[in-house]
Amino acid sequence: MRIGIGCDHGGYEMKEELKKRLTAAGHTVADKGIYSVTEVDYPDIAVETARGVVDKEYDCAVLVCGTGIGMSIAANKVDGIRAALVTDTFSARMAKEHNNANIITLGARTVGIELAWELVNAYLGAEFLGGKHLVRVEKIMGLEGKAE
Ligand SMILES: O=C(CO)[C@H](O)[C@H](O)COP(=O)(O)O
Repeated sequence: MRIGIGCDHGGYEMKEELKKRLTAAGHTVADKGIYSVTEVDYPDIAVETARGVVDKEYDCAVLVCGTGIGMSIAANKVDGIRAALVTDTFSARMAKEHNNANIITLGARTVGIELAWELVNAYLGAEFLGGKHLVRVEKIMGLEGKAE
């Protein structure tokens, strides 16, 4: 798969390790930064990485910050994005099967690298189930651009 990846300083080390593992597993990884442990504002990376999904530069993306929360909140501001913060493998699978999430976000300060790797694989190995879930996802997408 073509996978985008991005992080802030809180997620840098995890992003680097995930990139290594994803590449070794045969995926094509587009690294949207950051490229050192320089302090940055996570919304900048979230939006840049999310745009790559919307523009079909890659199929989906993984974002890593300290908790995964800020990356999720910011990425979900981009029309066309369904970003899910995942901390357990069931939710990681459901994020794809039920919600057709096109980004997962991870917290490098809340989960270890081995769990993070399992979460990524649970998500990547899942398929969107469509049907009634498609109706619901379409309702979510119908909310885009509408305040209140
Ligand atoms: O988790 C995050 C956002 O949800 C960030 O990684 C975190 O807020 C960064 O904090 P600091 O600049 O104090 O290292």
